[in-house]
Formats: sequence, structure tokens, C-alpha cells
Amino acid sequence: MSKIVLIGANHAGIAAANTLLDSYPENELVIFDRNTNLSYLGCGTALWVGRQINSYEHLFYTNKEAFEDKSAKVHMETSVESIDFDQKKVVAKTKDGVEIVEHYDKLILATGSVPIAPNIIGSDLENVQFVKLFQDGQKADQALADPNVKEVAVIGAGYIGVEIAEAAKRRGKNVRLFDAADTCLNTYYDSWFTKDMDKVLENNGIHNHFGELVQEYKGVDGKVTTVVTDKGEYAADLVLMAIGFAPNNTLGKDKIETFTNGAYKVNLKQETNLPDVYAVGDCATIYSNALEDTTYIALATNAVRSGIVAGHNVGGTPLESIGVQGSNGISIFGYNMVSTGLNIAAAEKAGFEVKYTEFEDLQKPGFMKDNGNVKIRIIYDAKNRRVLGAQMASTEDISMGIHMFSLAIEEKVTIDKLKLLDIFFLPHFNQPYNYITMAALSAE
Ligand SMILES: Cc1cc2nc3c(=O)[nH]c(=O)nc-3n(C[C@H](O)[C@H](O)[C@H](O)COP(=O)(O)OP(=O)(O)OC[C@H]3O[C@@H](n4cnc5c(N)ncnc54)[C@H](O)[C@@H]3O)c2cc1C
Ligand SMILES: NC(=O)c1ccc[n+]([C@@H]2O[C@H](COP(=O)([O-])OP(=O)(O)OC[C@H]3O[C@@H](n4cnc5c(N)ncnc54)[C@H](O)[C@@H]3O)[C@@H](O)[C@H]2O)c1
Repeated sequence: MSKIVLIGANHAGIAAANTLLDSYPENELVIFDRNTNLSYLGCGTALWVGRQINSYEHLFYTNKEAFEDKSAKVHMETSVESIDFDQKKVVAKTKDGVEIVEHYDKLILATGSVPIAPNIIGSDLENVQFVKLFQDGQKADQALADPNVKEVAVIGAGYIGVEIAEAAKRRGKNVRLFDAADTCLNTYYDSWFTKDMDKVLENNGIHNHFGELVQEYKGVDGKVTTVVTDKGEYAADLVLMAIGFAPNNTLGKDKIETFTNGAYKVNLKQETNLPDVYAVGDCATIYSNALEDTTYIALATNAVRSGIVAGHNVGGTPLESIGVQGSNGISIFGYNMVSTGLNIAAAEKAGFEVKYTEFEDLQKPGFMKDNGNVKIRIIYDAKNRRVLGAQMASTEDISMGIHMFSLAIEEKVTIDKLKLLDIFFLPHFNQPYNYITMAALSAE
């Protein structure tokens, strides 16, 4: 029997805890989390704040009691302040200032990520906030309910920014979306796709300010009123900041080996360089099959999988992660985009000699009603023809197709293997000369 201490009870920590409690109940598990809630699905923030779903109630999928029922000791609203890795001891403080000391045989760090705080004057003004925690969602929701809040500025047109800009627009606000890059979602998609999403945003009334750098927030009586950029000044009653996540590495950064961005470096078993210390989710690195190297990708899906892997290793069953492709998707005003692996910029940055093939067509035969256009691009290594990435976009639900490319990247499939791949045909779903086949066939 081992005593296991787990720090952080959100998606990664929960997956690790459930794996341990369900498969290795003989161990003792102590869980710490500094928040009031656990298991909040951030992916639902924009849906709820934008009133595409009525409330936040179902955005939590478990609670403290569920872990206590399985005999875990759970300390909520208790922040771990320090770890003595030599003495195998963690020191935590409850919200009332009471110190708790726990020794461990094995430690799992699941402390997640923190939003990157841009260095902008006036960031401490009222109604300037991040969009990460449930509490952030509540604050944004309340601000949007205020009829005096008419102008909303969103900083960062990545996944959170684009989603929350849509939400604010759905709440009837005048929305400006700022990004340093010259298009939205630039880290996930090539401009052939992002330019379409830029148009979708504009057509739905969002003002895109791309290639524009925010420099200052000005306010009156402590409350934000204005966003100042290198190109102009704009009224803003609410500023929502989303320029990415950084790993929350405060507890271990001095002792544990870290990646370039500070994430705890882990191997395929989620082990850090310190014996009996594991790291999972957004605070840790991950192995990318596209890069064939270690990288950092903050996604709930990765968090859950890494938590399961760590849970088994800590429990005593050796298990290696199979790596990830960073598969992701977004749906904005009915326009869907999905991607996996590397886009062209990321592949070139990683040193690949890149080729790509693309195709655009109706999803279904022309005689079918309710039919939409589909765009697909497949990126491959010019030298060994290995698939490195894929992107697809449509008003249709094309989401499931990207999983095939995820597996293709994982299994190092070449573009040529996809040319005559057996893909079924039924008019309700696709065309006999479907877009995946057509893109692959036309690869140079
Ligand atoms: C608005 C939004 C939308 C998103 N949408 C998606 C999506 O659609 N798909 C997707 O795959 N991903 C999405 N993500 C990303 C996803 O939420 C994160 O990748 C995921 O939450 C990572 O889980 P985690 O458990 O590693 O870290 P976190 O969720 O950051 O959790 C870390 C936990 O550790 C606790 N903690 C930290 N330090 C301490 C300490 N010292 N003591 C005690 N407790 C501590 C925190 O309180 C927290 O509960 C979204 C994120 C946001 C914010
Ligand atoms: N649908 C999904 O899968 C989903 C949804 C939300 C969040 N997430 C994940 O959560 C994490 C955080 O999301 P996010 O949207 O904060 O990050 P992100 O990395 O998706 O986007 C950050 C954006 O901010 C921009 N940026 C960076 N510095 C800037 C600056 N100084 N000024 C202006 N713009 C700047 C970047 O160009 C980028 O477009 C990501 O890993 C994301 O994948 C995923």
C-alpha cells in the first residue's frame, strides 16, 4: 500500500484520482485543490455565457463527495504552498490559514495552467479579466448582464478569444476582437482556413482588429473605459483577455526539470526527473507524434489521458502514453473547423520540408438538400511523405473525419496510403469521390 498525494483536482487530477481509486483502491489518496469547485468544463463557458445553453449547472461532472465516497481524503479551498521533495512532504494552507502537512510515497502534480497575463498598463482596472475559471465565467456573465456594458474588447483571437467574442456578441454587445497576428486562430490553422473564420466573425458583427497590439487600458473611477492600441483608441466597458496559458509550475520549478515554457518535463509514463514524482495535464509536457518530440499542448483531452496514464503507473501497472496529435476543433456561428497535427507554419518552424494537398467540394452529392461546402488540407513531409497535419472546415459536421488523420499521424501513415483508402459512400454523408480521397489523390 502506498500513500499518494495529488495536487490539483481538475481534469488531469480527476482522471488520475479516478484511475487510482477505481483500479488500485488499496492505496491511500489525499487530494488538494485551492479552488471552491472541481471538474468545471471551461469548454462550456462560451456556450453558457452566450446563452447557447441555459445555465452552468451541468458543466461540472463530479464533486468532492464522489471522491470521499471512494475513500479519498479531499482538501478543497486548500492551497499547497511548498513541497519538500527530499523529505517527501507537502505543506498546504486552508482558506482559514490552517496549515496541513502530508507525507507521500508518490506525488502527482496536476496544478494545470494559468492564463498568460499580458504586460498592459491598466490590467488591474475593474471589468478587465481572464476567462479560465468558473468564477471568471460568472464575472463575465454578470458584466454582460449589465445594460451599461455595451462595448466588449476581447484580447487574443485564439480558441478562448474567438469563442467568448461570439458569446458576447450573442448577448447583444458591440464586440472588438484583437490579436497580434493578422488573422484569428493562427496557431491552429493556415490562412486558407482562418481567413474564412475572420469573415464569419465579421459577417456576424464582430469587429476584427488583427495585427493590432493592445498597449494600455484606460479607466474612470477604477473601471475600464478605453482600450489603447498601436493603431487607435476604442471604448470598452469589459475587457476579456485570452492570450494563451502558461504551465503552473510554481511548486516544482526549482527542483524539477522543465521545458522551454516552464512545463514539467515528463516521460511517456508521466514521470518527472524526480523519483516518485509525476506530472499530468497542463502543468506538464506531452509527446507529439507529429513532431516526434516533446512539446506543450494545453487541452482537456490531453489532461484526461495523461491523468489515466499516471494513475496506472502510480498504481503499479506500467503504462506508456502513445503520444498525441493536438487534435482540436471549434464551432463559431455554425462554422466548424477541426485540425490535428501541425499546420504549415508549425511544420516549417520545426524544420520539416513541407508539402500539402487540398480540396474543396460539397460534402454530399449535389442532389442532396442541406448540403455545405467542405475544405480540406493535408500537410505532409516532402522527404518521407509522412502525414504531419490536417485541417478541415465546413458548415457541415465534418468533425469525425479528423480522428482518422489523428490516427494516421500517430501511425506514421504516408499521404500515398490515403489515396485509395476504403472510405464508404452514402449520399446522406458524403460523395463517392469524397474530399479526403480527392485531396490525397491530387498530392504531388
Ligand atoms: C474557456 C476555456 C475553454 C476551453 N475549451 C476546451 C475545449 O473545448 N477542449 C479542450 O480540450 N480543452 C479546452 N480548454 C482547456 C482545458 O480546460 C485545459 O487544458 C484543462 O483544464 C487542463 O486541465 P488540468 O487539470 O491539467 O489543469 P487545470 O484545469 O488548470 O486545473 C488545475 C487545478 O489545480 C489546482 N491547483 C493549482 N495549484 C494548486 C496548489 N498550489 N494547491 C492546490 N491546488 C492547486 C487548481 O485550483 C485547479 O483546480 C479550455 C479552457 C478554457 C479556460
Ligand atoms: N475548442 C478548444 O479546443 C479550446 C477552447 C478554448 C481553449 N482551448 C485551449 O486552452 C488554451 C488557452 O486558450 P487561449 O485562447 O488562451 O490560447 P490560444 O493559444 O488558443 O490563443 C492565444 C492567442 O493570443 C494571441 N496573442 C498572444 N500574445 C498576444 C498579445 N500580446 N496580444 C494580442 N494577442 C496575443 C495569439 O496570436 C493567439 O491567437 C489553449 O491551449 C487552447 O487550445 C481549447
